[in-house]
Amino acid sequence: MIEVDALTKRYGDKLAVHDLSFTVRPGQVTGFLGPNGAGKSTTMRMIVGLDRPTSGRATVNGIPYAAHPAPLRQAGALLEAKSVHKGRSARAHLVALAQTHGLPASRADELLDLVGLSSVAHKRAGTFSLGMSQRLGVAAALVGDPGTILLDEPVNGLDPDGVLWIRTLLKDLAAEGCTVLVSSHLMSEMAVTAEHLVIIGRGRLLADTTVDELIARVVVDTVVVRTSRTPALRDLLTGAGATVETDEDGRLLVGGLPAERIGELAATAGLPLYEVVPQRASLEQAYMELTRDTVEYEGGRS
Ligand SMILES: Nc1ncnc2c1ncn2[C@@H]1O[C@H](COP(=O)(O)OP(=O)(O)OP(=O)(O)O)[C@@H](O)[C@H]1O
Repeated sequence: MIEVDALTKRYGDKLAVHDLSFTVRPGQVTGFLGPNGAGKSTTMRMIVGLDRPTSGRATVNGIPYAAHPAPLRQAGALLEAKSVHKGRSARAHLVALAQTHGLPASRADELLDLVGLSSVAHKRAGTFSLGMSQRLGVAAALVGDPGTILLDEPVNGLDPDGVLWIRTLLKDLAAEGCTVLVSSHLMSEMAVTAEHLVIIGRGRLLADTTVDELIARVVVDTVVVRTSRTPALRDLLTGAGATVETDEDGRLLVGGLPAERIGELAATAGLPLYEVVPQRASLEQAYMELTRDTVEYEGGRS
């Protein structure tokens, strides 16, 4: 479990994270979303003690990460895939990490197998592609078999197979009861990976919600209706106070009346309905709407 409580980080004049509070619970993947520069990496660094908060605090399983006697057993993090010692082999890197926690070298081999790097175990990490480095970073995060993992933009640089692999791994870890916090600036990726979402913009909390709740929050009040009696239905619904437009296929786009009311009115008037479909905003639209005023950099949404 990760608890972030009134966390604030200032770099000179720049308020990177402002009074941020949220809890990341075990058993599900929590997506940490926000436009570029929103403060995701800064928050994650503070959670694992790599950056000191200006105020507020972050804890892992109740106490600050660095205060745990064996922190890698509590939480593992992939924050910067290329931060590995370039001259070391993948295996040597993992063995060294394992040894800091009294774990045998065989742990490194297990992890290389898990992340699909066994065949390049003895290659120098400096020669790895970004995708391979991401896999090595995931292995490093899992060294201590921690109950909590944090991954900062783990799909960056991964090919489609790698993206699917990461997604499956995160879901499996969550299903085993792990607390999983994964950052991304892409809602489309989080929509298929995460159940819970913490969304920030300019260092501030914008939403702490489930994927389903976020969609429900931004339901667009339009219903698509198809009938054989288009003019009659249009008049009926307009008379009931709805706004009605017709699309190129002759379907009515009805605003201001719920689908149930449209059905009742049509039934009372004896008008047949072939289609009554409430239009919902996509998760991507919901996210864009939520973060619209907080996008810091031009083109920063990618
Ligand atoms: N060491 C630092 N010194 C000064 N400013 C910093 C430092 N680290 C981050 N910032 C600033 O703090 C803000 C938040 O940055 P951060 O990297 O946490 O955002 P992010 O949400 O992870 O963005 P991205 O998706 O681009 O990685 C940005 O405006 C950034 O420029």
